[in-house]
Amino acid sequence: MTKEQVIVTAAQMRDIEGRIFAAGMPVAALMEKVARLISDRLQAIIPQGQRVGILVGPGHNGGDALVVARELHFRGYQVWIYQPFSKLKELTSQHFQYAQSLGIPVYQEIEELPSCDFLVDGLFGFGLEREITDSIALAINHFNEWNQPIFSIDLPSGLHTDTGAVLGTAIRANHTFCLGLWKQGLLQEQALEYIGKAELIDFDIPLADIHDVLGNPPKINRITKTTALATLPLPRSPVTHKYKSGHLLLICGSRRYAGGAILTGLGARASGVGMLSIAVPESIKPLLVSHLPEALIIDCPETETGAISHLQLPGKTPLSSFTVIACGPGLTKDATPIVEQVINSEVPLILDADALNILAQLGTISTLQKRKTTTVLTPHTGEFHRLFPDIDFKDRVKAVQTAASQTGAVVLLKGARTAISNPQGVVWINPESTPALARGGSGDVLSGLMGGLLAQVANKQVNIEDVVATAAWWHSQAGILAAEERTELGVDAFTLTQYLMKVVIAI
Ligand SMILES: NC(=O)C1=CN([C@@H]2O[C@H](COP(=O)(O)OP(=O)(O)OC[C@H]3O[C@@H](n4cnc5c(N)ncnc54)[C@H](O)[C@@H]3O)[C@@H](O)[C@H]2O)[C@@H](O)CC1
Ligand SMILES: [K+]
Repeated sequence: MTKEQVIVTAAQMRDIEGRIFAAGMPVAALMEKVARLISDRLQAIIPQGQRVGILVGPGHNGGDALVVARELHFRGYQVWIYQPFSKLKELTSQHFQYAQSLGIPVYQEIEELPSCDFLVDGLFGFGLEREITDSIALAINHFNEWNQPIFSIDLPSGLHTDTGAVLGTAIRANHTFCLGLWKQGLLQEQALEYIGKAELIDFDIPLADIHDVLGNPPKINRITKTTALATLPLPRSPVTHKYKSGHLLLICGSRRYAGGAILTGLGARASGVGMLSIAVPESIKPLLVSHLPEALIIDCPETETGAISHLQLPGKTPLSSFTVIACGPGLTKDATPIVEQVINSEVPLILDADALNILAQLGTISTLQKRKTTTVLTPHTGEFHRLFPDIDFKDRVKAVQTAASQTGAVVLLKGARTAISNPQGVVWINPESTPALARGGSGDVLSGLMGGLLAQVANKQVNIEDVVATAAWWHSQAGILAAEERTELGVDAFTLTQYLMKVVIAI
């Protein structure tokens, strides 16, 4: 476990810090250490000599900000302080007094503030529990209207540490220095517009304290490059053969949605899976063959509407000969019997897109409770609502945990911060993505990629949710890389498939 992987609530952070202080670390020494690390980062980002406005709150977030003010003052920046509170915590008050004694200008009214090149926000950290109102709320709105970049200490002031909800109003930061461990609120979609670029400032919290408070491994985790790489099927065994590297069956496509089948196939190709079979309606077989010459394309009889009417595997191949089945992209609802058939099989199964809509019609929970082996569901928000109309969606993490526990499936809820839960409530959150991926077909690519990865590790001792998390990470990293080279407008789903391999090559 790494600290980058850990996600904490305010109460857990307080508990962890409490243990450090109880063990003898002086509070003032820790504040000094943390604020020096922030100052070092600011110095690396902001040109020497610029004008810096420091926003100081009443608690220890304000204390951190005052140490940063002092450091930047001595490092040659032109610093001023905005501190509108009548009562400060003791340590904060001492730093305030010292900053004043150094001649750093202090202001209480926003009308008096001189201009500056950037702002440091130390108004509130994880101690904020109630709505911000009155003059402080007005001040925050005012700073948000300035054009200067804002650097927030720990989290943008005004965000709830656990839910990321805006408490009254909140600073819209360009950059957030999250202190020690990632706060849960920073991984919530509603907070994303306030955080800017987020960075963890590691101040050497002992792992033993983290384990004591969160358990080992912790229940809620952040996907990182390290965690993702740990489940990639690399290096391959020198004596592997194609069937040992997994046999994935994709069931996808229709005359209407032929492209979805191609994209799913290209996602699977990038996974490195040993054998790829793709069952499609017979009329689109030639198209699939031309795009995926390495795959075995299985032509199935089709309905009048061009959906697969029933699975016709060559030579009476049983479904059980496949390591994993991924089913759904482009099927249309007319493929209901096929979805029922794969759900009744004992092969590990990924259900996506139309397969999820069909599952919702069949009755999500009663249908899945019959399954004896792994199922992965990959809904976006709309599909999630159709599958689980009774689950409260306010907290996405809780929603995905509930869905997984009710169905016994691993559930991946797509979004700007994709969340994955296993039935026991172990959660992975994908912390990095790009709006470039908000395009038709990008989910099909994920289904294929995930199927290919699962097929390669299905017989090994791995947790399914770890592999699902790796697929989500790989997919979003490909989107990020493609957007960097081609802008956020340039990442159509086919292009995305071409960037999957580049992510691995770049590692
Ligand atoms: N405990 C420590 O020594 C460390 C704390 N750190 C910093 O300390 C922060 C947490 O410090 P605190 O627990 O003092 O809390 P904060 O500094 O986040 O703020 C709490 C203060 O704000 C007041 N307050 C809360 N809601 C308010 C509202 N709506 N309107 C007006 N005032 C309000 C409270 O009465 C309290 O005085 C962290 O976010 C981090 O920046 C770091 O320096 C690391 C070490
Ligand atoms: K802050």
